[in-house]
Amino acid sequence: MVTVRAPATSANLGSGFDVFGVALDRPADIVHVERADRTTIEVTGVGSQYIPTDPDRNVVGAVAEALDAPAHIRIDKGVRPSSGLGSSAASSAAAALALNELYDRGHSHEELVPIAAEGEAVVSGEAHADNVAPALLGGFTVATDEGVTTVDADIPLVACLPEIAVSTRDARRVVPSDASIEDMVHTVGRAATLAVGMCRRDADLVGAGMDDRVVTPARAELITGYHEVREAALGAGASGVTVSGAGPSVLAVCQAGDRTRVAGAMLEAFDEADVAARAYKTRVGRGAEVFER
Ligand SMILES: Nc1ncnc2c1ncn2[C@@H]1O[C@H](COP(=O)(O)OP(=O)(O)O)[C@@H](O)[C@H]1O
Ligand SMILES: N[C@@H](CCOP(=O)(O)O)C(=O)O
Repeated sequence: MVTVRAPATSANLGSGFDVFGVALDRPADIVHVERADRTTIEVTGVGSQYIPTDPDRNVVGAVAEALDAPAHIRIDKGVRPSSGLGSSAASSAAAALALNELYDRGHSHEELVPIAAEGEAVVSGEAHADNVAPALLGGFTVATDEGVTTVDADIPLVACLPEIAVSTRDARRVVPSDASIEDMVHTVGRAATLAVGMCRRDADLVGAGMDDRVVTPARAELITGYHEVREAALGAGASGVTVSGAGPSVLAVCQAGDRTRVAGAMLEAFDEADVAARAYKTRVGRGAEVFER
């Protein structure tokens, strides 16, 4: 048996739609795999009642197929599905690494990124790699059709998860199909600022670089209380706030010492909007790891 832990991730970071992502140091999924003649799946943990065990509908089934590695796959969910925290990607990345070990396929973590992305296609219709790349490689990742670039960033974060579900597939439908040249220039400038901030480990630059005028405004409308939560986090000292992935989680960047205050302000603002929520005080963390073989 092989056991792997793969972390939650936050994709887009506002200005980097379908390109930027970060691994979070918590929460995480744990996946156990054992060789079998055909793939079977068992799911326990947070939100497991909403996750199919049919290999054609669970992301790990597509990963097992891509690696030609049939197995009994047991997923212990720590990342709630439809959270905007890369729940499906955590399972896909963990399964890819675990099955690679189990069958001695010899792929590097980088080579496993497009394989794990096959899982994302099952749930969102597209094999976008911006969650599976950081889930496998850790740090801040830039995923393009040329491959993945990583930065070993260390940035404090708060991820606030409201008790509402937004499916990635639905949230991709509201993405505008075009943008003005002004909005494009603005977004490119912010994305570049964010990338420099990650390289310098500068939370203020990263926060300033998250501002996006194209995708985030459309998605914010799917999240009850988003604008109030954003204002509350900024008022409590966050340097930037955006929708995490496709939502509904809201991600704030701040200094390490401000995380408790920022998390409290975000929870209070969701509460005032009559939305129950939980907050993860976290930071950019490591990628998937084998911890039992
Ligand atoms: N192993 C899995 N882990 C999480 N969700 C899964 C898994 N396999 C299939 N799904 C389905 O994927 C959807 C959640 O994925 P997605 O909308 O991308 O959420 P998230 O933003 O948390 O990644 C749900 O419909 C869930 O049933
Ligand atoms: N780039 C994707 C990221 C989806 O992230 P998730 O955590 O919501 O699955 C998108 O924005 O659609």
